[in-house]
Amino acid sequence: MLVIENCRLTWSDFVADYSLTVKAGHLCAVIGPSGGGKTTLLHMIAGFETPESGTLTFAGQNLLPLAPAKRPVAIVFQDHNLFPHLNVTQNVGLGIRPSLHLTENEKQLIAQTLEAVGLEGFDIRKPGEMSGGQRQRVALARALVSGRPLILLDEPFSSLDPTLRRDMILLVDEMRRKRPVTILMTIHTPEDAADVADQMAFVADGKVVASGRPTEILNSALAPRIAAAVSNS
Ligand SMILES: Nc1ncnc2c1ncn2[C@@H]1O[C@H](COP(=O)(O)OP(=O)(O)OP(=O)(O)O)[C@@H](O)[C@H]1O
Repeated sequence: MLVIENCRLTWSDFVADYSLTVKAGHLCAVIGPSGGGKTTLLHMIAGFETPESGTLTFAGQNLLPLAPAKRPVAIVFQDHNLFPHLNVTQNVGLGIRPSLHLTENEKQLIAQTLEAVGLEGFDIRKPGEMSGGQRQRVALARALVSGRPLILLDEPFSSLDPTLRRDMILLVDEMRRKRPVTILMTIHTPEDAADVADQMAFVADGKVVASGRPTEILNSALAPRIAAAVSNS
């Protein structure tokens, strides 16, 4: 279980104070207005931002003293952070070993994961030779092979057209049913993930304003604020 309690971050014009609980194995969709603090929340969990106060634990472990690389967390960004000079196998391999000295077992795991995300046969392609959706599959494969149990997806599919975006979210849903991962995924349109997410968190003004089952959140008094956030994004 991921437990965030009163984690506070202050910048000159922005004060965040996050509290959120996500059960192990659950997929939590994070939605809210632009500038409301969704990315900052994910960055704090990943260790790129350090709260001034509060507690942050995953599976009972205090994450706050841990550097990003030591946290049980894999993060996928919108711009997917692939290295253009490395091929697909190497880009995915970075999720296991930054040195890329991969064992036979690790190479096999990479091949299996590429197959699982629909990229069989793409192993020696470079990112520049692939479509946006295929590149996002590579980034997702890298997060999955890392074996880290908490995966953060920061609008990873927002540059894709709605059909492809939906396909990718369904792929995430399929993947998480095969391995025990907890996922937080920022989204801009609730329809993308309302049916696959176990939980939806509405983040605005640096706070988790509400969190619950997607249908509860979407049918709550927050509905107009969610609609406004979607139309302005
Ligand atoms: N390193 C930083 N220093 C100062 N302010 C920051 C920093 N990072 C983010 N902010 C501010 O924090 C607020 C929240 O930003 P954040 O990127 O988390 O919002 P968001 O909900 O992810 O927005 P969007 O949907 O547009 O990506 C914004 O006002 C932003 O300008």
